Amino acid sequence: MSDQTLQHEELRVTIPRAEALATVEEARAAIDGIDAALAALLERRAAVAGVVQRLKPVGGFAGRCPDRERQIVAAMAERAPTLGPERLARIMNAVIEAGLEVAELQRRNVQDGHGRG
Ligand SMILES: C=C(O[C@@H]1C=C(C(=O)O)C=C[C@H]1O)C(=O)O
Repeated sequence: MSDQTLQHEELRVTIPRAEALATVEEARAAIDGIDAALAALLERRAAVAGVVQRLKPVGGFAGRCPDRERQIVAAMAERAPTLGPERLARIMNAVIEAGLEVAELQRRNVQDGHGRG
């Protein structure tokens, strides 16, 4: 197995087109599948954002970077034009703040000596 394969995971997800769904049950099943993928992505995103917090000179809420956050939203708006930048900004603000909270909690736990074997 290559290093690339060992150090990366692939997420494959089937996303039915909305037009293909005819019943509430079908649509809810599709939502459940999409949410399962979203949860996995959000969990991994928080972990990766936590790496940035540890590497930046000032991490956590104190090191928040509005320019970078605007870039993220602008890039996402190109892929999600129906949601648009204003709604995506609200969604991503919640996602980013959740990640920062987790990173701060983990930093405090490390400082307090929790989580050491
Ligand atoms: C991850 C970073 O730190 C913060 C969190 C961000 C994120 O979760 O994407 C983006 C910008 C910063 O406010 C970063 O600076 O890149």
